[in-house]
Amino acid sequence: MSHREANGPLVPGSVRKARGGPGSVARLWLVTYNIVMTAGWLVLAICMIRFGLNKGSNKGLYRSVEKILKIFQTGALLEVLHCAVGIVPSSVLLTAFQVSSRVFLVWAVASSVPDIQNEYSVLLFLTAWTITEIVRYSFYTFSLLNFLPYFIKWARYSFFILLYPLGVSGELFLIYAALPYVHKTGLYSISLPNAYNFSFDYYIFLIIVMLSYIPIFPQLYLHMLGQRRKVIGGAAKTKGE
Ligand SMILES: CCCCCCCCCCCCC/C=C/C(=O)SCCNC(=O)CCNC(=O)[C@H](O)C(C)(C)COP(=O)(O)OP(=O)(O)OC[C@H]1O[C@@H](n2cnc3c(N)ncnc32)[C@H](O)[C@@H]1OP(=O)(O)O
Repeated sequence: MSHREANGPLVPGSVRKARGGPGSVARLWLVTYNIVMTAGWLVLAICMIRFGLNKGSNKGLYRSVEKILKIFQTGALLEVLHCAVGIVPSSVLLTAFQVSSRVFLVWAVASSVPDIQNEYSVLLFLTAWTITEIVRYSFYTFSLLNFLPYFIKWARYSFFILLYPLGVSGELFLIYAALPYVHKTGLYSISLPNAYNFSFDYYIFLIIVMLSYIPIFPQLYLHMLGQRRKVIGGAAKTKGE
């Protein structure tokens, strides 16, 4: 039995078909979506490599890939929708944490605080994200086309062991590096008095976001370890016997 067939229960009223994955319209949409996303992250990888070869430094890297990063990382919000409408069986909550934390990092931290764009942590999370996404979206594409090279499957469920902690470290270092600028400029903060009698401290908010990685990241990592066991580990071998 393939891991796709070994899926959980049907999502009621969804377009997901019993044991066979998504229905044909949803499958067509997902194939298109995953191909576009693979291509986007591949282009980003090529831009990063070319930048490194030409400049030999990470200074200016973020600015040079910012537009394409924003497009394809923001496009990942559709994944939350895919789970919510039931065309993929992933958890809406875990996917929402994963995607929203990265969209937040791109728009509200990296792109909003020019002072930190040349930090090495940018290179760290960009590299981790890019490798992950090329493998992940090509894994989904090949799976949907029922032609999945074993290496892609293995890479999907193995690379994260190292890339997840690396990516998360890069993200946390970057938010930490943004704190002095946010404190100094009052970026996105609202202070009293004002007509709405409402205040918001973005500096404190960033600290709360950093702290929220402590309970949430282990859950994502453990989930991926569980998926690895199911697909290429002990559980998959037992089912195949
Ligand atoms: C203001 C907001 C602040 C919020 C603050 C919150 C704090 C958050 C802390 C955590 C931050 C994390 C930041 C992230 C960093 C990085 O990414 S670093 C780089 C390394 N990253 C990774 O390796 C990512 C690994 N994580 C994931 O892949 C996802 O997040 C996931 C949700 C954990 C994935 O889980 P899941 O979807 O369940 O796994 P899969 O095995 O891939 O899929 C399950 C089934 O669903 C099918 N499917 C999923 N998506 C698609 C798709 N697009 N197309 C087709 N099919 C799809 C998949 O094929 C599986 O189906 P079956 O084979 O039938 O089981």
